[in-house]
Amino acid sequence: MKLVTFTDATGAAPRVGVADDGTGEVRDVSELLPAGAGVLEVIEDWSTLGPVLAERAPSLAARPLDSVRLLAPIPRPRRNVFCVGKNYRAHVAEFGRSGYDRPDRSEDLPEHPVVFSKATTAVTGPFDDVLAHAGVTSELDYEAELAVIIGRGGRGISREAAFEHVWGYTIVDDVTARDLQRRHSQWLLGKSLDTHCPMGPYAVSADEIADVSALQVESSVNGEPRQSAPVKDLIFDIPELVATISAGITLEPGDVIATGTPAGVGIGFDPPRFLAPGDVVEISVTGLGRQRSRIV
Ligand SMILES: NC(=O)N[C@@H](O)C(=O)O
Repeated sequence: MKLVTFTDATGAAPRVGVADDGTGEVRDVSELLPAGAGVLEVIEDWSTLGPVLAERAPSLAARPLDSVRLLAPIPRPRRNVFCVGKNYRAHVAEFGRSGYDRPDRSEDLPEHPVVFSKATTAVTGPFDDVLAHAGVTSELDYEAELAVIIGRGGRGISREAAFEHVWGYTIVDDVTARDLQRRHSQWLLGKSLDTHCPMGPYAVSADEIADVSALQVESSVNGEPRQSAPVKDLIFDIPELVATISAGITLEPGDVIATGTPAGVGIGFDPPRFLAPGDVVEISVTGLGRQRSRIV
């Protein structure tokens, strides 16, 4: 099932929808949910609400997806956004060559997952504008990523049990201010400027994805292809990431784990190709839809 959080032109309170990629339609299912429930509450109570939505949503009125404004499926600031750096071999190499991470230009693979987080205030919708933040950064970059959405929370989750805790998947653009990332050592500031976490369009339940490792993560800038890699190229796979993060941190339903970005980001070019106002970044992951952000 593809869940969305949307609002309409009136700017009314966000609604929960079930989207159909094929027909390009969305059904407002809020009336089937407890009052005030959002996608997060649906995920929290999926064993009850999932079957209700599956049975009753198809009989509700449909409207075109492009007639509504899609917000991030789990709008801010509800849950953690964990991220993983340097998790595709070719990206580790381009990152190392650029010298952004370490002045010695090391291309060594990480021995353990490089986990950081984005401030939840950075989360924005999948078609919202991304702010260039002129005066704060002059080195804006894009990072297409598959993101995992946690369903059942927990601490000390084993690799073997990891997928039992995964509710589903979405897309995250881990937008990065490279100069801040470099200058401040810790990545939080460089990764967390307002609007620098476009998420969605859909929260897709895991039962829709036959083999997550086969999904292809892709990005383009102004129509020019930049990134393309299968999820099976991850250095640390999803079970490893869930086990590592949850070893001492309680994961909660709705927490998002962005799994890392493939090669082809702006700093991978020589000279780097940073984003500028007017640029349009498109990101897709097989089966999870496509997001489109304009830099302003
Ligand atoms: N998310 C992710 O892959 N991050 C990095 O490795 C990076 O900042 O380039």
